Amino acid sequence: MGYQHIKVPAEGEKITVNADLSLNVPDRPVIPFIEGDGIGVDITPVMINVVDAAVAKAYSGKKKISWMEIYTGEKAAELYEGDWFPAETLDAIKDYVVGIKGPLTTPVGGGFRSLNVALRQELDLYVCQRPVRWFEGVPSPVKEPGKTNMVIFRENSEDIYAGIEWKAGTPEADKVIEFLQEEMGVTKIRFPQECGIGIKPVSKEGTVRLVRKAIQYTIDQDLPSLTIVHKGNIMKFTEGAFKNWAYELAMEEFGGTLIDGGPWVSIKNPNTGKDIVIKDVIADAMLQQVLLRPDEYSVIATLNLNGDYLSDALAAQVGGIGIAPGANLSDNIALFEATHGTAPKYTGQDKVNPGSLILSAEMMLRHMGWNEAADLIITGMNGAIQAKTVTYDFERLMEGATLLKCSEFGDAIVKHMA
Ligand SMILES: NC(=O)C1=CN([C@@H]2O[C@H](COP(=O)(O)OP(=O)(O)OC[C@H]3O[C@@H](n4cnc5c(N)ncnc54)[C@H](OP(=O)(O)O)[C@@H]3O)[C@@H](O)[C@H]2O)C=CC1
Ligand SMILES: O=C(O)CCC(=O)C(=O)O
Ligand SMILES: [Mg+2]
Repeated sequence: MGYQHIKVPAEGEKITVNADLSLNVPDRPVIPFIEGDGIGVDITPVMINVVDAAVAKAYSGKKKISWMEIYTGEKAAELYEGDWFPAETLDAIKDYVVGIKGPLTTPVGGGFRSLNVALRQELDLYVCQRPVRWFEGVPSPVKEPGKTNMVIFRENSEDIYAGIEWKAGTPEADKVIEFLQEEMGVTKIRFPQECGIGIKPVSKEGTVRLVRKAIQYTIDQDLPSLTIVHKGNIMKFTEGAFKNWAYELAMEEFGGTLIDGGPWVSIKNPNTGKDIVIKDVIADAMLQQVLLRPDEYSVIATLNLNGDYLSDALAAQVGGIGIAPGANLSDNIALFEATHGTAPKYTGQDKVNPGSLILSAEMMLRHMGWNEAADLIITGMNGAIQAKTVTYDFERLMEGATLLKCSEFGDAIVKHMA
C-alpha cells in the first residue's frame, strides 16, 4: 500500500493474524510506532534502543524489529497540514496489527477531543490492560508495596469517557434538557439553565466482551480472583448493569456457582482445577481496599472512567506512573502505550522515566511471543533499579541513589540485561 508520509522500511514483513486469532510473527517484523507529544520525544527513542538491545541479545541477530514511524498529534499536524489524526495512521495500524505509541496531548475544557480515545474508538480497542506490579527497590508511599500485584481490565470503548456531551448554553444542550424534561419526565436537573450535559452509554455487548477477556486472563494466568469494580449503587442501569452482566457471564459461560447464595460467584479453572472467586466492590470503597488490603485483589474488571482513576492510583502505590505500562487491545489489533500522559513541563529535557513505555514494549514482545527478549527487559529494569541508578522520580525518594537522565536510564537497563 502506498502511503503519503509513512515510509515503509525496505526490510521487514507484516505480522499477520490467523483465523484462531494467533499471530504469525516473522523474524523481521515491521512495527509501527507513534513518537507522541510532550515527553514522547524523550521516551520513545529510549524505548526503541532498549527493545533493539534486548532483541539483539536474546536472538543473536536472528530476529530484529523494523520500526516504522506513523503520525498522530502535533507531529501529524505539522506533516499533514493541520490534520492531527491522519487516516493513513489508522490504515497502518490495521495493516500491521501490532504497534506502540507515546502519549498524545488533549486540551482540557475545549479544543479537540482526545486523540488517544479516538484511536481506541476507531480501532475498537475495547480492552485497556494495565498491569500494576512492584519492582524491588522502587520507592513507594506504602509500607509493603510488594503486596500490590494487580491487572486492570478497563473497558475502553464506552462510558462517560466516550465524550458524548454538550456545552452549557448551546442549542444542543438545551434541546437535550428539554427532551429529558418534557418527554422523559425528568425533574432532577437542578439548574437547567446553562447546564452542560453528558451521556454515559454502557451496553451488555460491551460489558460481556471486556469481562470475557478478563476472566480468560484470570484462568490463563492461574490467578485466584477477579473483582468487578463499579458504582452500581448510584448508577444502577449503567454501572449496576455492568456488575450484573459480569456475574451473569461468569455463571452462564464459565459454569459459575453462587457462593453462599450470591452475589459472589465461584468458577473452576479448567486448566488447574482451582477455584476462582468472582466478586464485586463499589468503586469508592475499592480505592481504600487496594491501599489497605492489596493482596486480596488480582484481576480487576471495570468501566472506562473508574479504570482511568484506578490505574494512576495503583501506579502510585508501586512507585508512580513513571513505570506504569499498558495495552489497548481488540481481538486482532494491539496498540501498546504507557499509562501516563505527555508531562509537558519536562518535554525535551531528557529527564523523565522511560520505564512505562519500555514496560509497554515488554508487554508487546510477550504478545509477539518474543518472551526471551521481554525477560531481558525485566532483568535489565530490576538491575538498574537495584543498583539505584534511576531517573528523578525515583531518585528524589531513594536514599543514596544516582540521578540518571532518561536516556542514561535506558543505557542502564541495557547494561543490566546480562
Ligand atoms: N494515553 C495518553 O496519551 C495520555 C495522555 N494524557 C494527556 O497528557 C497531558 C498531560 O496530562 P497530565 O495530567 O499532566 O498527566 P501526565 O501523566 O502527563 O503527568 C502528570 C505527572 O506525572 C508524572 N509523570 C508522568 N509521566 C512521567 C514519567 N514518564 N516519568 C516520571 N514522572 C512522570 C509527573 O509528575 P511530577 O510533576 O511529580 O514530576 C507529571 O507531572 C494532557 O493533555 C492529558 O490529556 C494523559 C494521560 C494519558
Ligand atoms: O486521552 C487523554 O488525554 C487521557 C487518557 C487517559 O488518561 C488514559 O487513558 O489513562
Ligand atoms: Mg489516565
